[in-house]
Amino acid sequence: MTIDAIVIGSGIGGLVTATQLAAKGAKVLVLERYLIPGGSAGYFERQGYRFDVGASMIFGLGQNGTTNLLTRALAAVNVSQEAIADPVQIHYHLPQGLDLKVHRVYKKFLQNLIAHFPHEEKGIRRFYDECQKVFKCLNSMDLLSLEEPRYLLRVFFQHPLACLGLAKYLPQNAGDVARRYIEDSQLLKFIDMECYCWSMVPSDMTPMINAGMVFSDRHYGGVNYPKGGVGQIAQKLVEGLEKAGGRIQYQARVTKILTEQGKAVGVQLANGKVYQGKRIVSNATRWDTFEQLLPAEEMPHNEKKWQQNYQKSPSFLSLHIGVKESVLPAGTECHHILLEDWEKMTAVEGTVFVSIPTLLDPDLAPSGYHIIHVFTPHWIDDWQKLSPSEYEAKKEEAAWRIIDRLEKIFPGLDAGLDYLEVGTPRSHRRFLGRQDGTYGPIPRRKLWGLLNMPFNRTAIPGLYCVGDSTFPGQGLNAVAFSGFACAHRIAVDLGF
Ligand SMILES: NC(=O)c1ccc[n+]([C@@H]2O[C@H](COP(=O)([O-])OP(=O)(O)OC[C@H]3O[C@@H](n4cnc5c(N)ncnc54)[C@H](O)[C@@H]3O)[C@@H](O)[C@H]2O)c1
Ligand SMILES: CC(C)=CCC/C(C)=C/C=C/C(C)=C/C=C/C(C)=C/C=C/C=C(C)/C=C/C=C(C)/C=C/C=C(\C)CCC=C(C)C
Repeated sequence: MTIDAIVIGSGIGGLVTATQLAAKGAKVLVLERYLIPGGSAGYFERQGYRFDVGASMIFGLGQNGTTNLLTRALAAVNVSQEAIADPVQIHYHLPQGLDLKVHRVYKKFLQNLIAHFPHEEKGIRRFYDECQKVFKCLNSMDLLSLEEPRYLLRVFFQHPLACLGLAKYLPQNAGDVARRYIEDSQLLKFIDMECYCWSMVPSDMTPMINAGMVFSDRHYGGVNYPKGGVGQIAQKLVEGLEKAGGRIQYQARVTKILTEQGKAVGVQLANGKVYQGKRIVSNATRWDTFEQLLPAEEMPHNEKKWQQNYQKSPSFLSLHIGVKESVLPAGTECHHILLEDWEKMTAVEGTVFVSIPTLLDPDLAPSGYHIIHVFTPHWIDDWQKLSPSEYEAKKEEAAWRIIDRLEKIFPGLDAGLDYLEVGTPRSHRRFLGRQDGTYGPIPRRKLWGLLNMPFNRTAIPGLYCVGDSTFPGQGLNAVAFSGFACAHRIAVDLGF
């Protein structure tokens, strides 16, 4: 059988590409190095708990509009996923008593924020309303490959104003828009945090298109938790892929992308096995793709340039905790962000992210217990060159520092602990196959919004990239977009 497309990696980016192509009748093979699909959106089970490995705040599972890309990707291969609506996106616990909930209902969120900054009411409304404008443009059109001129022409004729709106926002960053309307320095810091907690950079480096998506979709499609855990999304996509005639192989680590006369024609696995395909798609990060799977010394010029603009974000220290339900005060929300000092927002162990999925889906833990998933930025360099005992001791110390801080929100956490497993940047590197365990690319300095983010084609004919090192960057819904776009471009290239 001739394979039309080989997809390296079954992260959500890779799986959306694969399912979209299979749904169009292409012969697709997905090669995944790990035991299960999902990558950062995977899961693992211990002592009756089902933990999400990374992604936990899920956009794109809504029912309406065109930006619900996870729902759409599942539907395209005749599968679906029950989603549980989260009434509050984040409960922020920030310096200077800035305690605030981002309610799913837009009006309630604005009321909460304006109550803290009444003097900035007008600026707050103008900034977030402008984010809604970006979203309305996106949410009115089919989202496909911006590298396909006929699609661009079609959407432009169908939605000229929306396209011009998006073209205007593509080079902008959220912080510049916020500063047009808002002066209060604490409020601007809050907006930095609103961006940092998903883009890993402050607002002046966060693309406005992405901010428009996140700050609006949370009030439109909403944040929804997949029943059965985040890992279900990938499991369902694989089910749909196989129903549509596609194949996936696990424990199939690609070590080389094979080229002939400069064109990508196949891949080689760690066990020596070779597969040939008409098109090769890499869902590995750009660093892994162009430094490991292809010879680093032959890196195309535009990839070197990309690396001058973008660097690897830090990885995370993650705590997967099981606790007695008595630890959680009544009315506790699912997602929390904790920071005690604005100066430390982007520092190692500065911001602490918390997700308690069992508040929405109790079946993920034994009865009477909850899961608390905690993560905070850490660099791999701090975890290298340690003996096994030094590594264990360092993990333990770091975990208890974080648990101590969390006692402020969840008094009795320490006493109520039932299970604790600590992941480090090394665990992220090992289990997700991401160089240095990075969460994804971040700008090295202020760039022009999304203008420098590459689409799916690469300088190597026949090779495409998908996932968070392609336009529009990190986030499950963002990589789902990248998957739709990649599959669209390949389908056109192959004449499907
Ligand atoms: N919403 C949240 O709370 C949250 C939290 C963390 C991460 N995320 C998002 O999840 C996104 C990740 O999606 P993605 O699709 O870009 O990638 P991914 O890293 O999730 O998936 C890549 C997959 O490729 C596999 N792989 C890598 N190298 C391979 C090789 N050589 N051979 C075979 N398989 C290989 C990995 O095992 C993994 O399954 C990130 O962008 C991140 O933003 C979201
Ligand atoms: C023709 C002309 C003239 C023009 C053209 C223009 C156009 C058409 C354009 C277009 C564009 C587009 C389509 C775009 C798109 C975009 C998109 C889709 C985007 C998306 C995005 C998304 C995102 C960003 C998301 C994200 C999310 C995330 C990352 C999340 C995360 C989270 C986390 C980390 C969690 C934390 C927290 C806690 C736990 C608390």
